Amino acid sequence: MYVSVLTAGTAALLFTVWKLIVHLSAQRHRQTHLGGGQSTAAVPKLPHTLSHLPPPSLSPSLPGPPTLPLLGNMLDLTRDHLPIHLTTLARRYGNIYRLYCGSTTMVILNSSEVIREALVKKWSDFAGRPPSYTGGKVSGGGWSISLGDYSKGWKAHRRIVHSALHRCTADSLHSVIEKQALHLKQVLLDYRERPVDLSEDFTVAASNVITTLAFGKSYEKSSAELQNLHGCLNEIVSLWGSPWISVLDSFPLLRRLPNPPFSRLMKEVARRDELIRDHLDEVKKGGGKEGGTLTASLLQHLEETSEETAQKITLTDTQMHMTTVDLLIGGTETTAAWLSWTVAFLLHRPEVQTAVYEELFSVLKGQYPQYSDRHRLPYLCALINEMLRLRPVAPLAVPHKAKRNSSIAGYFIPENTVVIPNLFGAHHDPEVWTDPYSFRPERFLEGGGGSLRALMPFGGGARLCLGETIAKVELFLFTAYLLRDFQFLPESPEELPDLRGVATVVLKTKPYRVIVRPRAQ
Ligand code: HEM
Repeated sequence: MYVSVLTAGTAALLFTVWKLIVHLSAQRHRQTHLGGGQSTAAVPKLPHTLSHLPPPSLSPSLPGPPTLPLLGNMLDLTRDHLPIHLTTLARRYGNIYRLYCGSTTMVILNSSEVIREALVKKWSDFAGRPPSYTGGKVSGGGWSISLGDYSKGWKAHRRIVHSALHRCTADSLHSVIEKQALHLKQVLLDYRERPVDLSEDFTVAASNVITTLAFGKSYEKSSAELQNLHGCLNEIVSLWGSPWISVLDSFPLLRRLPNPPFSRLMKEVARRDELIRDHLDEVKKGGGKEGGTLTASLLQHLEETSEETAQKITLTDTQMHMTTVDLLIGGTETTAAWLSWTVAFLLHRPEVQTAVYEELFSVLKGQYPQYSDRHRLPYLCALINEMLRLRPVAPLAVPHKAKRNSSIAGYFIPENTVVIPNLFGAHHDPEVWTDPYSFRPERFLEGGGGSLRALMPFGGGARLCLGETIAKVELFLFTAYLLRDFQFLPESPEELPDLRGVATVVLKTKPYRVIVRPRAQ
């Protein structure tokens, strides 16, 4: 009896809460679809945190899914494989729609046309990064290139690093990657056709390219120093993406409560900073005189004169430190994940491996390619483009922020709105790509209908990936070397890799094993 009264009471309470949620969310939904002049008077008076209504300045007709009180569209943002979910919403709400999260309004862009309008055509309106409590904690107070907001100081920082990267890669990039590709070949030969998970080997190869460029060092997979560095960088990326931590950005009151994952994140950030400080101190001890590395190059050109004010801007120690973090995080997991995706798709379509191998062999007569050979290797380039389209490894880029009132596709976008370029969605837009979910490298061959203009895996405009050039040479040389020397086979015909993957900040494959068979040369 007691139980049934309790159950009935609980059911009544749940029903009332549910009614309230449905009522409010229907009202909210109606409001966002009303014409201008929407009145907040129609909304019941709720405490501020409960009533977070769309800012009245946002175009009222910007479409979007219904919202829940307090949560807004938070549940949409916690969905498994967010890029696929946002792309599904685009089919219903169009190529530009809005989501609410706490007091933040987000505008999601899902086609290359609207992404290009925001990031390239109106780059100065949308070059900002949203301030975030946790982002500040992992970026030394917002001093990294990737998370720093757009300002004169940020612009000078990016330009100084861009020039230093250009100087230090101009002569050596090809040979640095070539060395790692040959080292990777030896590692794969040593497996002697045992089924293996290659993800760690790809991470080591990509990481060694960056550490060689940044401070002139490369590591074996078993090196404690490398394990230490990657252990903490991976932990930071995965902890930072966890809902226990991102909730702190939207709900400041929660920052006062104990939060063990956040404490762990802070410990990993401290460990990362100590490791990087050691490396930078080593290069500094030599005064950066030995040259060749990014750090040495930066030490020699720490300043630039602002175009706008003619004032000298000097890079601080924190900015230099965060540059190394930017390159390590931006340049390791991305390239490694892309290589894992490529092998996974090739296991599904072995005839593509054969076609690339035959092209390499007939054009280069057994030689290894140079990056300058790419124009003679159209099928290899088509494979690379198709993989960048199907699995853009930074599927939602990095959030942008409107620096001033502006517009996209005719919708008014107020200052401070968060703008998410859904690159995954743009690359699966059925208006642009025939059969967008199929793996068809041929679409990028002449007359195949693939559009290089609609391909935006590196973003665009002022925030274009800083490592785009390095990444393009890496993807080309690593893929060419791997497919020239090896055939990739599934562990068994029934065990082909999953092609959906796991989406965090980086879109990764689920673990899978592969047999690597050397080609008879
Ligand atoms: C397959 C490889 C890669 C892909 C697909 C990729 C993609 C991207 C994307 C989409 C962004 C965000 C652009 C935006 O905010 O609109 C980005 C930013 C960035 N990437 Fe990459 N990236 C790759 C490799 C690299 C490499 C090798 C490095 C370093 C050597 C790097 C360093 C960075 C940095 C520092 C940023 C921040 C730029 C800024 O905020 O101004 N990335 N990347």
